[in-house]
Amino acid sequence: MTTQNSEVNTEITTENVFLNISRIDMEFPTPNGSFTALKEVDLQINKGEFISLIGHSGCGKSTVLNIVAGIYQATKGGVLLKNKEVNEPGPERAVVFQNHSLLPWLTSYQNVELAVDQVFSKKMSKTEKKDWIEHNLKLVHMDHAMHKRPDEISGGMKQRVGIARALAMQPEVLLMDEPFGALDALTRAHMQDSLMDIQKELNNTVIMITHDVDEAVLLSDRIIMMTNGPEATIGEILEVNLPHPRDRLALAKDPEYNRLRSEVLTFLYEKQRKVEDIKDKKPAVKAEAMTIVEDDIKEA
Ligand SMILES: Nc1ncnc2c1ncn2[C@@H]1O[C@H](COP(=O)(O)OP(=O)(O)OP(=O)(O)O)[C@@H](O)[C@H]1O
Repeated sequence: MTTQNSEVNTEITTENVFLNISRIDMEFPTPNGSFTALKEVDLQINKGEFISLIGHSGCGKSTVLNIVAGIYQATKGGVLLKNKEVNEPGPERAVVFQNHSLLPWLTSYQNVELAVDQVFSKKMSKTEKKDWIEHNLKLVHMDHAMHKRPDEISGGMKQRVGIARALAMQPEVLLMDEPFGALDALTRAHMQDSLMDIQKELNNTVIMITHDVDEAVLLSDRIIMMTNGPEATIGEILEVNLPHPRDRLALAKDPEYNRLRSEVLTFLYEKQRKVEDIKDKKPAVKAEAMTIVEDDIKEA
C-alpha cells in the first residue's frame, strides 16, 4: 500500500512511514453489547508533521489518541511507530491533556524532573539534568516561576509546564488532547504561538485534538476530519499549505486561510451536522443555531 507524502511530494510506502495508524477498529464492551466507536481509521503521518483531529463530541478523537499513546489497544488493526508496534505507553509518545495533570505537591521544576528521571536518569549527570529541565521550562517561558507549585500559578502557566514536561522527554510524538481547551482566548493565542515556535525549532511530530477551527488551520499541516460515530472514521483530510511562520493577524485576511476555515466548517456543520443537535431544540432556538452556523460559514 502507498500513500502520498505531501511535504516532499514523493510516494512513500507504509513500510517506511514514520507513524502508521493502520486500519484500526475499536469496540468497547457495554451493558447493551459491543459498541463500535471506530471503524477502519487509517492514517500515515510523516516525521515533523503537525496533525489536527477535529470532529463532533463523542466521535472518537480521544480514542484514536489513546490508541496511539498505547493506553488502549485497538480491536482490529494497529499502530506502528518507525515500524515498531505500539502496544503500551512509552516515553517516545508523550501526552498533554486538557487539564495539565501536574502533581500538586511538586513545583514546576520537580514536575518536569519526574519525567526527565523516567527517561534520562542513567544518561545525564546531575548538572546536565538541571540544565535540561531549565532549558525546557525556558522554552515555554516558565523559567521565572519554576519553583512554584501548581496552586501558585495560573491555568495557562500550568498548561505550559505540562508541555515542558512532555517536551523534556524528547518524545518522537507529542499527543495533545485539547491542550488549550480550558484557557481564555488571549492565553490560548499565546500558547498557540509558543507551540508553533517550539515545533519549528524541535521538528516534533504532533497529533492534536481540537474543537477550534481557527486553531486547527493555524497550526496544522493536515486536518483530519472525523465522521460522527458510531463506527466513526476519517471523513476528509484537508492539506494546509499556508507558509510558515504563520501570523494570525495576517491570516485573518488571507483568502486561502478563509477557504480552509470554511471547508472545515462546512464539513462539521453541513456534511456531519448532528441530527440530535437540532431535533431536540425548540423551533426558535433551532433557527438561531442554524443562523449562527450559516453566518460563520458565510463569514469564512
Ligand atoms: N471506555 C469506554 N467504554 C465504552 N464506550 C466508550 C469508552 N471510551 C469511549 N467510549 C465511547 O466511544 C465514543 C468515542 O469517545 P471519545 O471520547 O473517543 O470521543 P471524542 O471525539 O474524543 O469526544 P469529545 O470531543 O467529547 O472528547 C463515544 O461514544 C464514547 O461514549
